[in-house]
Amino acid sequence: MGILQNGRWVEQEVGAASAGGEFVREHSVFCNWVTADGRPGPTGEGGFRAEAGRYRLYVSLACPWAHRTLIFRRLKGLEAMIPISVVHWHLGPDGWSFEPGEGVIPDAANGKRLLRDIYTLADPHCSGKVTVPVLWDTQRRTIVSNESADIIRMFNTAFDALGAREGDYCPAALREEIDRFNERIYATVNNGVYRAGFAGTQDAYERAVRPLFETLDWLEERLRSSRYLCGDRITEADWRLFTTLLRFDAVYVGHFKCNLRRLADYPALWGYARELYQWPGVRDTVDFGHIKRHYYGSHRHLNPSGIVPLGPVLDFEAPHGRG
Ligand SMILES: N[C@@H](CCC(=O)N[C@@H](CS)C(=O)NCC(=O)O)C(=O)O
Repeated sequence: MGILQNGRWVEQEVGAASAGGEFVREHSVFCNWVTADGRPGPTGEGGFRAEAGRYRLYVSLACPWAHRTLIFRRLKGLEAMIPISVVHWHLGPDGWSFEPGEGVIPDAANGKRLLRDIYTLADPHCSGKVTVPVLWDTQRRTIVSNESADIIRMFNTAFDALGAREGDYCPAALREEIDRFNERIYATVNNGVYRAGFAGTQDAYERAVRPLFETLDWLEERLRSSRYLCGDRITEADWRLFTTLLRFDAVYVGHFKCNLRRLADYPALWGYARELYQWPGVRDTVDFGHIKRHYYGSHRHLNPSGIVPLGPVLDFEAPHGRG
């Protein structure tokens, strides 16, 4: 993989740790919002009104950040309004591509071979990482946003007047509580597994793994007495946690060395993860083939042979026993 510098592609190792052995995630570059009436959102500029068929979502089925956006697209019934492209699972020297492969959906909007071509189409002098997800505006021919946290909030409400499915996963009354969960879960779980996996020193690794499991222990406690994170109503905070839990035993325990405990060792968290997996429509957004082949095959500094383990055997369809 690599990075764009003033529109030029510079190769770089995947997950390269910066000074001190610590993996530091970069900020997203495009930060506009699709809104119901086209007025500006919390960041960026206006002019991105919600319209059926106007936007295209680029995702990787492997990526937990992109996965959130796919789940929200599905929960809100936006499939017909917002078509998708799916990149190949392998993140190689050219970054994400649309090389043919099982489950890959080519770039029908721009006919590009590489995701970075979409970034330079939006901004020929673009600098930064070329990440998924990307929300593309076919009208203005630019990227609205490449920040999953923002994209799911757009999907949550912006298309409601156009016939999106009912459901508010971030109600105003719970916003503060959701944000508090998100903050801790982002730092120690969603990004914590990457900080562990891409750590360049023993110390950086331990500084990621300990808080990760402290948070999982805390969540286990919470979910023993509460159906969802914020009580009896499922919210954005649950869906943001889910995409990391889903990948935990299949990838993060082995490949990223997050192995103090498995998800399967946490009865409440494991039942909760199965419940969310079995939520109407959600299992259709899950592709363990892409997930396992991406991580084990793309991070050759962590797994030089590229061999993808056959296990563990996981049954997300087993009754969850919650409720
Ligand atoms: N802040 C971004 C992060 C997205 C992200 O890091 N995606 C990874 C895949 S899991 C990616 O595309 N990485 C490519 C790269 O680092 O070059 C978001 O949540 O949308």
